[in-house]
Amino acid sequence: MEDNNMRVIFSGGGTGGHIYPALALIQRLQERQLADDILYVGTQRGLESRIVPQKQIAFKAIELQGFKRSLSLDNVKTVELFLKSVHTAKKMIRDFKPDVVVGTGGYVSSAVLYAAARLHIPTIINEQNSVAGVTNRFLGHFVDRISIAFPDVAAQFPKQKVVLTGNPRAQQVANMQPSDRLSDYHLTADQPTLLIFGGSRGAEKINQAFIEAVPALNQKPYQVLFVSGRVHFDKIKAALADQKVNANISVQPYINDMPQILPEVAVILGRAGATSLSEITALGIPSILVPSPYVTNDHQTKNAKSLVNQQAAKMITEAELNGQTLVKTADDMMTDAALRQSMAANAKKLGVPDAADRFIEVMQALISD
Ligand SMILES: CC(=O)N[C@H]1[C@@H](OP(=O)(O)OP(=O)(O)OC[C@H]2O[C@@H](n3ccc(=O)[nH]c3=O)[C@H](O)[C@@H]2O)O[C@H](CO)[C@@H](O)[C@@H]1O
Repeated sequence: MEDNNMRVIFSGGGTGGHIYPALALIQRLQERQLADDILYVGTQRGLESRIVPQKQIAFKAIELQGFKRSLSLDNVKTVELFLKSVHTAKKMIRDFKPDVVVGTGGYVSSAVLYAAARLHIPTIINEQNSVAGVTNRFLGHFVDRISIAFPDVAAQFPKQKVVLTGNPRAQQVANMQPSDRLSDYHLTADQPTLLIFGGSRGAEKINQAFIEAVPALNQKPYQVLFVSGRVHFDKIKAALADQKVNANISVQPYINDMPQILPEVAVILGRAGATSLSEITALGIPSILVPSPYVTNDHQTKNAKSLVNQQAAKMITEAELNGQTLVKTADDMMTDAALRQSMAANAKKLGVPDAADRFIEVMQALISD
């Protein structure tokens, strides 16, 4: 019998949006018994060094410094470090002997995928966003296939390499059933829940607005699960120390089991990172999006508009966000079940619940080419 099992190196990181799509693919490969051996290559500094080993996945770190927007002589040090990490990555690849190498974005994947391409190993990258990231734009020249989630982004890559798969994380969350996990966060299943989080690292402006909103949120007929981001947690705790926080509000640094929590959530208020949006659309969750203005080419605003234009989400700019606007927008949605239902249905129409299988098909086709 033909051996279909793949040896795969994954690389991606910095932030959760680049890590969870890879973890979703690994889980799906394992469920379908298609994985022989898996290695994840990231950096020590990125969130991946904590999240990946927690999932019992082999993890190796390399040193690398982020690319600047354009390479110039000022960046000689960056180029030197890049070449050094390509050298390290090549050694890892020769040792591991992967059938295919997959990149999910973030600067660490630039060295690993570039090294794999130079060694003539099949390569695929996943671009989660509606505007291509710096790393993926660079890698687009070298890799074999480019998997995308937003059709618009195709124009930024060599046309013949592009395949529309969606974001693999969508499939992982689409298959989740409600499981009453809110009790782990001291909340009940009896009231609708508003989840507030600023992407995988937290967002200061959202945290600030939440602090201002606490006195009003205390009085609401709904619950709030607020996630600050790990680095902001102590500051939030200090800011809340002499404020009353009622039992309908739960304050957390990070949610490790987001796929289990999301089916329990009525509305999300958060950033418009691409992986979060793939989760929102996979499950059909109404959302209030506050795009980060600090990302390449304002791509989160473009991400958000793809939902807003379909009446699947509302958008507040970071400049408009404060305690009052947070409460007002949350109330509008949390107290109107019919509105939530129609936004949920519109969001779900945009979801790609088989994205991981679509991606795996691209991997298999490439290997057997
Ligand atoms: C500042 C920055 O560069 N942001 C980018 C980064 O964001 P970021 O990593 O914040 O991206 P996303 O919103 O796309 O993904 C966050 C992921 O972390 C998970 N999560 C979050 C909080 C938590 O407590 N627990 C948890 O598991 C979410 O469920 C989601 O899976 O990558 C995205 C995907 O390329 C980009 O669109 C964003 O613009």
